[in-house]
Amino acid sequence: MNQQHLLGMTLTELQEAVTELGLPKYAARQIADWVYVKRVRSIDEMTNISVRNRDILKKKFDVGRVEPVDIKTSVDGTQKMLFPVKNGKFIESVNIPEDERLTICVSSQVGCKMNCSFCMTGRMGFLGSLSANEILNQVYSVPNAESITNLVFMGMGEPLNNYDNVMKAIELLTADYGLAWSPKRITLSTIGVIPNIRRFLAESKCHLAISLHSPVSSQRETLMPIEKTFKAADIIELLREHDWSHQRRLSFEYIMFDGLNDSLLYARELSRLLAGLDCRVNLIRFHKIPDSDLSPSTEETMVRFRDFLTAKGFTCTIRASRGEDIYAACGMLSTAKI
Ligand SMILES: C[S@@+](CC[C@H](N)C(=O)[O-])C[C@H]1O[C@@H](n2cnc3c(N)ncnc32)[C@H](O)[C@@H]1O
Ligand code: SF4
Repeated sequence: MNQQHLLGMTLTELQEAVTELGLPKYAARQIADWVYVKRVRSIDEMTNISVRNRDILKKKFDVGRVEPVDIKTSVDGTQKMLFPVKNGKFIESVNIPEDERLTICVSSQVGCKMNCSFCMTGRMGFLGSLSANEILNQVYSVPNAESITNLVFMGMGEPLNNYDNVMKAIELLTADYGLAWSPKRITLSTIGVIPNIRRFLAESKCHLAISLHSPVSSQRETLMPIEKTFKAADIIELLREHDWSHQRRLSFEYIMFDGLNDSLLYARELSRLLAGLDCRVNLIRFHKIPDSDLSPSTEETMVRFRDFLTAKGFTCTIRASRGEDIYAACGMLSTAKI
């Protein structure tokens, strides 16, 4: 029997479902409370719903929680989880503990069609988009799920190529009947799908990170084929039109490749491109992937690049690499066995 999953349904969808089953309308809020707030794994645990109504519910629905089938722990405490999803596929999520924070890095797709030359997930090709249930299950079923403080859409896939399901997951994380998180706990990272950036800015209040990686269009195109369709210059023009007050954060991700985009000429070009924008720049160490000519910049080069941008008035940080020993670092997720 193909049960539908309650985890991943909005309150409106739950209301429609209970009405269709002939249950009282208030049951929708009760179910949301059990699934999202009390975090139950089975309908039988919903004890304020009558046994008869639970049986009716069970004919069509289950909670839809799936446990990870593998968990790897890095020497630095980072954990990588392998989750089964539909059609026999797998995805990975990463838990990153840091001081008082526990950040979860979630996947939005199985593989990715964007084919960035430096990314392991891109190498897999596109194998499917995750449902809201599969996105949210990562948040609920990782170890220490109740201690998660922040969420980043920086796992496998391009979240703005799975817009509706990602936005539904965000609704459930932030709604009063869901986890009631502040949207400021969520950051979506994108390669820059312009029409959906526009929608995301209008329809959410979450932070936004743009994967830039080069200020020079011809070079960005060799690293990220998307530049042919959505140019960095056009993304930035769109971002300039947005009102970034209200503590919404805009950041740019910049992977530093040895001898490619890491000289001060690039730093100067980058500072010109972003001039006047209220944003942060995160410099990312390149995590080497197999069969790639690209190499990471030296620490010294990264520090020089950072100091140049800082002197130009940007908030610029070198992002610490986490979980590299278990292939859990940025861009290393591929579900390959290690
Ligand atoms: C895997 S992507 C997922 C989100 C979205 N698709 C994007 O590109 O922004 C998350 C971040 O990892 C970066 N990344 C990809 N491959 C990497 C690698 N080999 N080393 C370091 N960062 C990498 C991406 O550029 C991006 O900033
Ligand atoms: S970096 Fe992001 S957009 Fe590019 S292939 Fe990897 S997951 Fe896809």
